[in-house]
Amino acid sequence: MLEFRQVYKTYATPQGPLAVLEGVDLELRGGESLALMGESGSGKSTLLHLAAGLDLPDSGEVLLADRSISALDEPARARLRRDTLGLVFQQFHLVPSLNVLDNLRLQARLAGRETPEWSAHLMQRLGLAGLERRYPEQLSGGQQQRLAIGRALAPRPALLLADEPTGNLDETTAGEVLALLLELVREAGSALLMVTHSAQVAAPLDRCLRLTHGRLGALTESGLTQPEPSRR
Ligand SMILES: Nc1ncnc2c1ncn2[C@@H]1O[C@H](COP(=O)(O)OP(=O)(O)OP(=O)(O)O)[C@@H](O)[C@H]1O
Repeated sequence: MLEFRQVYKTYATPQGPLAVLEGVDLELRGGESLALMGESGSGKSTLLHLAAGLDLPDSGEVLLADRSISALDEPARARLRRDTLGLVFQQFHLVPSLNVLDNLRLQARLAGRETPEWSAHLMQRLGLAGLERRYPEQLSGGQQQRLAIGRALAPRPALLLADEPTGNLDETTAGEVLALLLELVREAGSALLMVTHSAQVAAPLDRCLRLTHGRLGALTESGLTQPEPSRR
């Protein structure tokens, strides 16, 4: 579903080159869920951007749905994103001029994969039924994030990428939204790669990896990381 093979990424900064990813290997299979943890600035968002084909590695390979993103031009990467991915960020990025229902349907329509029954089910499960004609600004933060999750899952993407999806919400709301997200990801049959700072948020996912010094390692009970054992 998603594979990183010896991925390196360095940014040019006024202070000189900043090596962020230094040989990242990762394999995420269909339907699997993975939490990505790491200190602030360790490169989690960079990794997620590469996974989405929003940026390209300096060397190494990122394969999304068995296709190397570096081998595609930007329009082809955009099509691959549309056909494969759902994205949920800390900021909700809803379309202010579209009502709730049209926001929810947006991705699925663009991907040509709208299923009215699944959309209605999502509206119901996300507690948005009855709010179809409201606009995003007329929703609470928790409702807006639930809508953003519904929009990402409406096309039943093969992979959902989520960057701190509950980071903007209070603790109770965050817990509820996370539980819903995990249930609906399972129902949609999507794989999940989720960046989080919280071990509690990471706990229910299948695996948790930590990004340290540009490399990915498995989390041990001592909180230290060790290289992930080969899965082949
Ligand atoms: N476009 C860019 N140009 C230069 N430096 C960048 C760029 N994007 C990110 N960085 C730097 O790369 C490092 C990794 O950033 P990244 O956003 O991936 O970290 P993160 O682990 O997601 O951090 P956080 O948890 O704070 O969101 C940081 O030091 C950041 O300042």
